[in-house]
Amino acid sequence: MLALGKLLELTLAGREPAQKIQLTVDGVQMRWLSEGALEVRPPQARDNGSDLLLSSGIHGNETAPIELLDRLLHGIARGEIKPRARILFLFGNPEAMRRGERYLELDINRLFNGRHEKNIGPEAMRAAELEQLARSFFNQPDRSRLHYDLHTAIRGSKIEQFALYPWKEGRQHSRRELARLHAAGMQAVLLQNKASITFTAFTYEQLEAEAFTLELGKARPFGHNEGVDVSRLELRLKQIIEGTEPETDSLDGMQLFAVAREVIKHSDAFLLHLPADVENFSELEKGYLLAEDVAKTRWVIEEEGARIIFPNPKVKNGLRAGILIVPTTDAGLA
Ligand SMILES: O=C(O)CCC(=O)N[C@@H](CCC(=O)O)C(=O)O
Ligand SMILES: [Zn+2]
Repeated sequence: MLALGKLLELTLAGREPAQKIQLTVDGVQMRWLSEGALEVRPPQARDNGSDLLLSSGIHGNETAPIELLDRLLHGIARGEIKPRARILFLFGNPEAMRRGERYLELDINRLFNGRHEKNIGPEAMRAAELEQLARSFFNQPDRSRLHYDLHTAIRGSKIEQFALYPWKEGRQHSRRELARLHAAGMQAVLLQNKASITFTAFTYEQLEAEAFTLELGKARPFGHNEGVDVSRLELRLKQIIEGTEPETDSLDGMQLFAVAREVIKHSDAFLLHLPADVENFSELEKGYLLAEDVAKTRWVIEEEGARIIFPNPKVKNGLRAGILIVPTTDAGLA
């Protein structure tokens, strides 16, 4: 296999490849751009005008998505997967991946859309670099732009695989993209309703990509991901890469949710009244006291059908400690 197909090995070893550009047996160019960053270009005659950004390892301990991208890259480097799309592979936080930790000092996925400028340290610099890599990749006009940022969650989930769809004023969420995700195994989508500071919010809001954070199961160490079934997503990604994706428009059985409220932790006095092992998408009764914080702030459930995702009282002050969501319909989709 071509050395550049081993991007994960190079990244975990903290090594630069001797040769930065390599060609596969069938003329696909692989170009190493920076640590954990590799561009794949099909031969011009085969290029179908699609630009696909695949990222994982934004959180260093979320290994199933890292292993999935590693398999796709191996397939391309061996000539078994024959791309018609241009692809940018990114491993988001190499040092956190090496240490098997979510992050070192700051959560990179809270440093996009300019937030890195207000912070210092390795993660702020990496977020700036990731923005630059994505911006240069998506700089070609008249091509389709798609970004999947792959994650696994800290806790178990009543809905195992789901997507989060960013929001931008004046832009409608796409039914076609949701159908594509449904075919890729996503059982639910959370439609955001305000601007955000995540990687996909950046590519969606600033680079006009269709962009999704995909949650694929529970985070486990490298080599322990047999419980995370990414087979449907993996097949779909191969089809998108090879331009052989079957058309689909079915959303049957896919659950849609909207954000009711983000629970923001304001101080060290923040208390979250949920068991430590509560699962994502757990339902919360009206009247339930979810959280308390400084100055007698109380989070009481008022919404019908409310559920919680990503509850985490350990986040830094000022960041989201959970999202309260409610069921919604497909009425607003374009
Ligand atoms: O399990 C958790 O609490 C977090 C899992 C995770 O990393 N989720 C992403 C979602 C990003 C988004 O809102 O699009 C994150 O929190 O960064
Ligand atoms: Zn994550």
